[in-house]
Amino acid sequence: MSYASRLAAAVADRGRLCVGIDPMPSVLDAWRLPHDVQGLERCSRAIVELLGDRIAVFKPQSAFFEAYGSRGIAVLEQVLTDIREAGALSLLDVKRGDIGSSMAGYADAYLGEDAPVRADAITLSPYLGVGSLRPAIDAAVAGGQGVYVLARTSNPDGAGIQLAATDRGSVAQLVVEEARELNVRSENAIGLVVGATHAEAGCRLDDFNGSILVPGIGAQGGTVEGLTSIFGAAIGRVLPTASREVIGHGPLEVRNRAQILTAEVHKLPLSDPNY
Ligand SMILES: O=C(O)c1cc(=O)[nH]c(=O)n1[C@@H]1O[C@H](COP(=O)(O)O)[C@@H](O)[C@H]1O
Repeated sequence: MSYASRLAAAVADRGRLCVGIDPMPSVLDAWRLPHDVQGLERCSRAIVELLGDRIAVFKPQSAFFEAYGSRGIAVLEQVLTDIREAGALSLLDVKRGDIGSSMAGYADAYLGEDAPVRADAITLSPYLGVGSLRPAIDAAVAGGQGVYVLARTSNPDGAGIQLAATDRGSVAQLVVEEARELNVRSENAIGLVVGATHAEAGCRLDDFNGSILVPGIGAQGGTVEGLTSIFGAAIGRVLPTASREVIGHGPLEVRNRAQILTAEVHKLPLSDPNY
């Protein structure tokens, strides 16, 4: 089954919210856990335990696992297994991007059938050219997995590059166009990342044909309510994601915060039934 179909089924069943697993030091503090591998493991596995039956997509942030070396990666492997066993989808936030041969290596690492750190989808950076991501896109299509390509990121520093003008529109717009064209032959396995923190998306998304991951809600100032005006006709394709807003207030708050956000997302005019 294609990633687009798997995502559609998951959100139809559980709602359209992606919860980020970012076990950073401030989150471990809120959970009263030590800044070590045991703290990392208890926090990240508990998030899946608390929400695994009700959230469609979990997005572990690789950085916070890599920080602990091979033992941190072992925890990430376990968390990805937990997510799979809970019946949810995993979107590993690794933001990779390299020349073709190295990209093929990353594709094997995160999307390969026998990869220990295998995820249902990964985030990719397109600044070596959207075409350079091809090995990961091909691997994703073959495995029923997806990729999310950075188009207009949520951070203020992104504007300088992403909104730079070219003769075909902004750089972000070029990423959108190339992803859309590649999607036609790729079962819509290619998604985009567009932040919730700007007054406008910074690129036209009306005829984009994949999923749109939307970070920046909560801790970075974006709101679910604000998505309608940012995304316009593309609202049916958004997959809002939040991490600290859900997991940053300790374990007792996790279910409650996730429920509030899920209910808010449910109120969006989600016309497109595909995502
Ligand atoms: O690819 C991402 O997920 C991402 C893209 C982006 O433009 N902005 C952004 O914040 N993210 C990630 O989304 C998460 C945001 O976490 P919170 O701000 O706590 O919800 C972090 O893991 C970021 O790395």
